[in-house]
Parts: sequence; structure tokens; C-alpha cells
Amino acid sequence: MCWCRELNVDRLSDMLPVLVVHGGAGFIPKERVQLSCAGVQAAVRGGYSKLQGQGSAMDAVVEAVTLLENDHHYNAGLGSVLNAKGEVEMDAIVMDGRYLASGAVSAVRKVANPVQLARLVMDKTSHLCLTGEGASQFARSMGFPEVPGESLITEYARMRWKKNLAADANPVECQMGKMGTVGAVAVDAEGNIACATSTGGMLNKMEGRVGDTACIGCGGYADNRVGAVSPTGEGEAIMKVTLARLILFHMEQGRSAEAAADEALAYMKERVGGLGGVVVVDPQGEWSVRFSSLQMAWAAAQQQTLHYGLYTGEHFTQNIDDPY
Ligand SMILES: NC(=O)C[C@H](N)C(=O)O
Repeated sequence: MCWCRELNVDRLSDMLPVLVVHGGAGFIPKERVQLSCAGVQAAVRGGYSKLQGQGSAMDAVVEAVTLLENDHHYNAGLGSVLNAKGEVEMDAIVMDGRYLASGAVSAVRKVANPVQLARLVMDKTSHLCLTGEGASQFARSMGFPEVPGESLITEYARMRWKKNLAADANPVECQMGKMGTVGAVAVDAEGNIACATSTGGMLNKMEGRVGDTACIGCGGYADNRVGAVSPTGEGEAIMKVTLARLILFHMEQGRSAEAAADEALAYMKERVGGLGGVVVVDPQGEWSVRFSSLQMAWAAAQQQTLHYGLYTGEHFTQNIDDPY
């Protein structure tokens, strides 16, 4: 009994802390590949430095997602896709695996960092999700900075919106190519687990549409006893299979993070025709990146090593202190 416990503690200290981030499942146009990959690596470095200081898993995932929201190459915060009216409406969620505490915002506007607002919902209200104007009012009452809606719109987002206004356009199919949602999962040195996800949602979506990202168990879930998941992909499909919780359910049944992710992604594809991707961690610091789309920019940091990749099966490593 005793040796087993000691062995376990050694193992924990070896594998932790760990942080894994993604920049959305889909197809990234050639000219954006390099910057999309650089962005997830910068985000994982930023979040990992929190974990190496006094930061918690929650601090790390919020930091990583904030950095990605500020990077206009992703569909979150600055650079979000536009709704049918040509406006930005965003969803975000955080979850703290210690207490199953969670906070989310949906269809929120005029906020540069929805993930930080989601954290405030978790920390300062008794609710799990605030939407639309109510979320904005809460932000104002907390002194949370408001930005002009226009300032979150990039030329690229406007071009894609216009293209998909055509009568014969298929925005869902077009977006299956280019998802861009961002997310992160982490375990800190204490063994606490957290996740965060943020998105502008689906291209040319109806005004008021709420996607998977704002919904607990769909766009994210974290439980210290099992692990954490942050997904990306077609939100309606993710919601139909409650993808994040489904993966953790498979892990509870004894599957590894990788096997659980594969099984759930295959189920989503077969059952509702949805493609997507996930980053997953378990309490021991084992982690996995799996996707059914063509690409997903991802990066992870563990034991001073930076891991990253883009295509299925791609896995590069380097010392985290080495330059890009
Ligand atoms: N880009 C994405 O991953 C889309 C997101 N899951 C949504 O449907 O809102």
C-alpha cells in the first residue's frame, strides 16, 4: 500500500504540470498555416509559464485562451466569424475540476476576451451561463472592458461573411473547412484540472444562435477525478452527442484519453455526421490530441518540452526554452 502511494506521488510530480491547447479543427488555408501554428505555440508557452509560477490550471487555460482570442488568426475574440447580420457574437466556457464549478457566456458582443467574462460568471455569480444583453450588463457591472463590436471584425471575417450571403452558399460546409475555435486543458502541480474554450461560432449563423462552446458537457468539461476535454467542430453535432462529457464517460469506463477521444469522435461522425477535434488530459498528466478533420493546430507543454502538430499523426517536439 505504502510503496504504491509513494510511486503514485513520484509519477504525479513527473508528469505535471501539463497544458494542451488547440486552435480549431478544420482545414487551414496555406497562407495561414504558419501563423496558426505559431499562435498555438505562443499560447501554450504563455499558459505554461503560469503553471511554472504559482498559477493554477484555471489560470493557465484562461491565459492560453486569452492569447488565442487576441490573435486574429482564430475564430475567437478578434477575428471571430460573423453572424448572418454581419456582427460578432461569441460563446465561451471555463470549468474548474476541483468543484465542478463552471461559467459561460453565449451570444456575447463587444467583449475582447469572452473567456475572462466566463471566468467572472463562474467566480461572481451563482449561475453557469449568461447570454446576450444579460451577459453584457453583467460585464458592465463588473467593470469589464467593453470594446466597439466593429473592432473585433477582421477583413478576412467580412470577406467570408459576404461570400456566404450568396443564395447558393453553404456556410456550414464552408466552415467545416475552417473552424478556428480555440481551447485548452491543463493539470497543475497540485493535480487540479481545468478547461476553457472560446469561439465566434459558425459562419453566418442565425443571430442568437448558441453553440456547443457555451454548454457544459458539450464545449468543455473538467473533473479532477476523471480529466478534462476542450472540443472544436460543428457545434450542433457536438451538442447532440455531448462530446466533452461523452469522452470523460469513456475514460470513467477505463479507456485512455486517446481511446476515449477516438471512440467519441467516431460516434459523432457515424451518428450525426459531425467532424471535430479535441484536446484531453487525465489526472496523471497523460494527454491526447485527436481530430476527425483534416487539420487541427495544437501545442502542448510538459516537462520543459514543447509538443506541436497540425496534420493527423504529426508530432514535433523541442525544448520549450528554445526559440521558435
Ligand atoms: N469553430 C468551431 O469549433 C465552432 C464551434 N464549435 C461552434 O459550433 O460554435
